[in-house]
Amino acid sequence: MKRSICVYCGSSDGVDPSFVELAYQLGESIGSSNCNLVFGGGLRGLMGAVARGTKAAGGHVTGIIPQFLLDREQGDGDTSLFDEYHVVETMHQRKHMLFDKSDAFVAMPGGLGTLEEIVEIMTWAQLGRHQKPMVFASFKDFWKPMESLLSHMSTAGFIHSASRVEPITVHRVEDVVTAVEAGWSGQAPKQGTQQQDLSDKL
Ligand SMILES: Nc1ncnc2c1ncn2[C@@H]1O[C@H](COP(=O)(O)O)[C@@H](O)[C@H]1O
Repeated sequence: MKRSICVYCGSSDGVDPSFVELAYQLGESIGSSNCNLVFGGGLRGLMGAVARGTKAAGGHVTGIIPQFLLDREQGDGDTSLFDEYHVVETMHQRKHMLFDKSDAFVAMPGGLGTLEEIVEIMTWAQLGRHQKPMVFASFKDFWKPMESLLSHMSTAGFIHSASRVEPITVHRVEDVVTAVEAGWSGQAPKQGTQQQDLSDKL
């Protein structure tokens, strides 16, 4: 059975157009790999670009979006690119479904929503609730401040179970899927393949 990669990324384009292109390329790379894409179902910004890239490369796209965000994040975008599509009630349902349907998490450049989503996944790892690979796609060093912050918190002794919270950072789009697969095969430190349904545990 194919495994699924959840991509968190901006619902906006950002000011640097290369991020939209990189998002599309990441989608292509997922679509042409042996993996499915799971994402937040928005069709604007980098989110839409990842989904279109995955679909263009023949991949399987699952979108999960709360009803109240349909207008804001999909607009009149083409929902026919979804192979699997869920409209849920709340953000919490979306986040849990994204988690349950995914075997790894990738954070591309994005804003507060992206940040919140990947940090929550890291906190769940810290609490031992999953061992799914977590990858920062730090294109153009986008996530460098995050690396510094994590390092600062760790040095200050505030990251407990640090060994569980070791996201993999890559800088090139062609390295993202490879890093995820390395995590699955145990080649990346402290990453594994165990899956858990967290719905009743958090
Ligand atoms: N608090 C949030 N929790 C989870 N997801 C969120 C939250 N706020 C926004 N989001 C979603 O994240 C993506 C990307 O948002 P950006 O702010 O553009 O990075 C988007 O689908 C938001 O609905």
